[in-house]
Amino acid sequence: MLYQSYPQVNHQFRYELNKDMHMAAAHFIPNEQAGKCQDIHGHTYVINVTIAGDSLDESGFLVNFQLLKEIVHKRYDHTLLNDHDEYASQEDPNQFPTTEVVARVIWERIQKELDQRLNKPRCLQVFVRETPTSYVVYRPKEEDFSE
Ligand SMILES: Nc1nc2c(c(=O)[nH]1)N=C([C@H](O)[C@H](O)COP(=O)(O)OP(=O)(O)OP(=O)(O)O)CN2
Ligand SMILES: [Zn+2]
Repeated sequence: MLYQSYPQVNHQFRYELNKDMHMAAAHFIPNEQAGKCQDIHGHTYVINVTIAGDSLDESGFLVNFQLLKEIVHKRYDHTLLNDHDEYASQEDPNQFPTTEVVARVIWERIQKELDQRLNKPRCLQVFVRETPTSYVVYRPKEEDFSE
C-alpha cells in the first residue's frame, strides 16, 4: 500500500485524480557517464500520475484507474526496460531508460490514450521515484497537448 505525498500541480480543472503504482523493473544506461548504472540493475519504481479534466465519461470516471495501471504496470512490471522499443536506442539519450525519460514516456503513453476520449482528460504530472533518494517529476508544456 502506498501513501506518499507528491508535488501538487496548479490548474483550473474541476476534477483531478491521482493513481499510485509501483513496479519492479531492471534497466541499464548505455553511456559511460552513467558509471555503475551502465550495468543491469533493478529498482522498485514508485509512480504517481495526475489526471485532470472538466467532465466525466459515461461511467462517471475522469478516466478509469485500471486503464492507467494497464498502460504502465502491465507493460513494464518485471521487464528489462531496455528491451522495450521506446528505450532500445544505444545512441539517443532521449530514449535511454533514465528516470527522466521513463517519466516522459509514461506521460506520452497515457496522454495518447486520453486523447481518444470524448471527455478529453489531461495528464498534468508524472512522478517517478527510482530509489529512496532519487525521483523525477515530469510536467508537460501546453504545446505538448494535441488539443
Ligand atoms: N539524473 C539522473 N541521474 C541518475 C539516474 C537517472 O535516471 N537520472 N540514474 C542513476 C542510476 O540508475 C541509479 O540506479 C540511481 O542512482 P542513485 O540515486 O545514485 O542511487 P543510490 O541508491 O546509489 O543513491 P544514494 O542516495 O547515493 O544512496 C544514477 N543517476
Ligand atoms: Zn537505476
